[in-house]
Amino acid sequence: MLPPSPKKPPQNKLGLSHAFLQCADLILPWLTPQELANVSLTCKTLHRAAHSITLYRSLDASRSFENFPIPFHNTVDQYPYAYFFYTPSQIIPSSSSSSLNRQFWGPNSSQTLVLPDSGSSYAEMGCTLDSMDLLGGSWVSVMDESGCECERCEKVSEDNVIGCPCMELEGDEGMGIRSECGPSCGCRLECGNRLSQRGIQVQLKIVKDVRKGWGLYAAQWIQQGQFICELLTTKEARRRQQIYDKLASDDHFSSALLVVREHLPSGNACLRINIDATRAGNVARFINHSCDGGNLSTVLVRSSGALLPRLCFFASKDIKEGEELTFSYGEIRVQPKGSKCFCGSFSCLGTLPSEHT
Ligand SMILES: C[S@@+](CC[C@H](N)C(=O)[O-])C[C@H]1O[C@@H](n2cnc3c(N)ncnc32)[C@H](O)[C@@H]1O
Repeated sequence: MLPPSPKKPPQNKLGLSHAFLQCADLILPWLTPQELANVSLTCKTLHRAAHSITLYRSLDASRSFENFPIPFHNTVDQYPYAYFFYTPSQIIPSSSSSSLNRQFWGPNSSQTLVLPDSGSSYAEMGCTLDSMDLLGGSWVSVMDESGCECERCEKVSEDNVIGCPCMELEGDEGMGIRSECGPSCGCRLECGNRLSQRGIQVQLKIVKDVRKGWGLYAAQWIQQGQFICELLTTKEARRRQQIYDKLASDDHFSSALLVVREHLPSGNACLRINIDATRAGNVARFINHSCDGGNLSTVLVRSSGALLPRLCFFASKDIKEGEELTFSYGEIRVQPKGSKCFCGSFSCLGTLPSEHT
């Protein structure tokens, strides 16, 4: 009698396709739109999986990093979302980091993707703040462990906001800088003086316009003074510009680093504000320019214990649901070769401000 043959791994179609989907689960969320498109041409199963990832991405630009999903709406062309490296809060690269790596962009493990037409489903790896660590551990958060020395924040204002003694201290307002409490503040994140550190608190959406490209819109009524989002610092933008200058020799690469200058009341100095829309950022990268100043104001916020100040957007007036969020990129000196402005405001000068205007 022959000895029993060793157990074979399951060879049926169902088992193979399950393993196949598990592999797709792990790999597809890391792919760029172009790579996803290539993969989707290979077979029906991968076509459905890639389509599902594309749908998922168009539903939340923030990759689940923010408090609310920030969906894309595009009726203009065939690109359902903008692909970029999402940073939920300001990060600075350590000296060892020289480039931005891939970022996971798919559903997290608690969500299950239903593959269109197939009826089958699959769950994926989580997209959490740990994604930052997966980039090789070369990114550091701007906040350090020290902070203000408040022990307790128990002052409650008329509108029930928990106050902090720090709010009564004089900030650097004269310098155009607002001071906020830091991580060691006794009233933690609920502190009334940490408005810009709780992430985005208003519902937003990103809508494509045929002439201006993507733009950031209010998806709810926003009260004047509410925090919207934050930008990058000059140091980080300059470092990136150097990388982009090197890459510019490649015909297929174009950067979108925007520098905004804000003149301080003294008239002797100006603040330089940067939006790097090229590869990384948060939703601030979608804010378009308006010659009339728009409905957002920029404020440099210094949090106690933070290494660098952060550039934050606040609503400069009440904003209706569905209104585009805009601000002025800076002073415009009309140049014949300047990019055309399509802000549509009565005071439009026809040209976008730029580093050279
Ligand atoms: C910070 S990005 C804003 C998001 C951009 N629209 C996109 O699709 O990614 C700045 C770029 O948006 C475009 N833009 C912003 N405001 C504009 C305006 N008022 N008119 C025309 N283009 C504008 C310009 O191409 C500019 O370089």
